[in-house]
Amino acid sequence: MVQGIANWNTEETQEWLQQYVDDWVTFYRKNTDDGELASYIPELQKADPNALGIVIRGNNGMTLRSGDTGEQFTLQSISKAITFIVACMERGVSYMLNNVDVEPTGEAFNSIMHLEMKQVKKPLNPFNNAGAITVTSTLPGTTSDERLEPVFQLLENMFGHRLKLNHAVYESERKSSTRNRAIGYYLLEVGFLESDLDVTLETYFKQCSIDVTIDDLARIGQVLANDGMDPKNGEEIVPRQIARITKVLMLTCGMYNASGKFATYVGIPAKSGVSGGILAAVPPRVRDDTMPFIDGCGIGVYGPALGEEGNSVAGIRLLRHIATQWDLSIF
Ligand SMILES: NC(=O)CC[C@H](N)C(=O)O
Repeated sequence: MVQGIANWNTEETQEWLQQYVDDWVTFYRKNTDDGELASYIPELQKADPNALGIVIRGNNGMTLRSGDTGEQFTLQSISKAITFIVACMERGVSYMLNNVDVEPTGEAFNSIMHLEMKQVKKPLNPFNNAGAITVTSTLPGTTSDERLEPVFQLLENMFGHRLKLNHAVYESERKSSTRNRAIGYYLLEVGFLESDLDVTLETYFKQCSIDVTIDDLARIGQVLANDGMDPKNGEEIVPRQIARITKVLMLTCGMYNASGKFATYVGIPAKSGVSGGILAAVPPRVRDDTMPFIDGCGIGVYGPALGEEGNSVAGIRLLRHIATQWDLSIF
């Protein structure tokens, strides 16, 4: 278990760090005007485009919360990290890596073109839609609810409460799913899917429609930052090897075709979703103990106004600022 640096964890320091984060959230909230809500899933248009919030949950026990922290939003692509973890736990790491590669595509998350143009032997990574739908097809179970049960269970192990499906978003996504169906049919044709296409897609739309808060995301980030262990009691929630591979994928593929830029300017493993959430895992650092959160932390960000690549525009700028100020980069 990681030990906290005692003098970073005082009430005084917390107040002081809180003040900084509050100022930064106020500043970067203006940047929400530079982005737009996702429109291809109509229900996501109901979000407040100017919302911005962050939760930072330190392994030393300190939590900072600022901005719109109470909003519920759906996991969307962040669910791809969770289902990948669950599939690795259920089917084994080597089995999963035989079915899906670990290479960035450099293309949009819902790109279909590389599958045919590059004549790939398996989807390039589990975090674009083609790879994620393939991963979902490996989850054991007959119905979509059976397949999602271990996903809900893992999340419940992390939070101590069960998350719920957002039925309105699920219906909205299901009805507007032409691209994902096209990807699904292609995967079916080339033999990448392990189970029935309709059940696989239904499971995929449901995993994307699980409601979360940024407190939840910060908690997932914290567990991943701590190599899969609960920092409070050292209990294993996700096996270390799976937590590590997931962080690698977050860094190389987690922010879609902006992953290289995010690694360069922020330098933290992160996974975003089109509802505006970002899950980030900051592993413990060994170099400079004058910086906050040196023992690692999980971060959850919400800002539904998206930039061109489908990531929260203000969320990325806020994370970049915090990572620079507090030297959070893993490099
Ligand atoms: N980038 C995302 O968050 C994409 C998830 C969304 N449900 C989709 O499949 O299109």
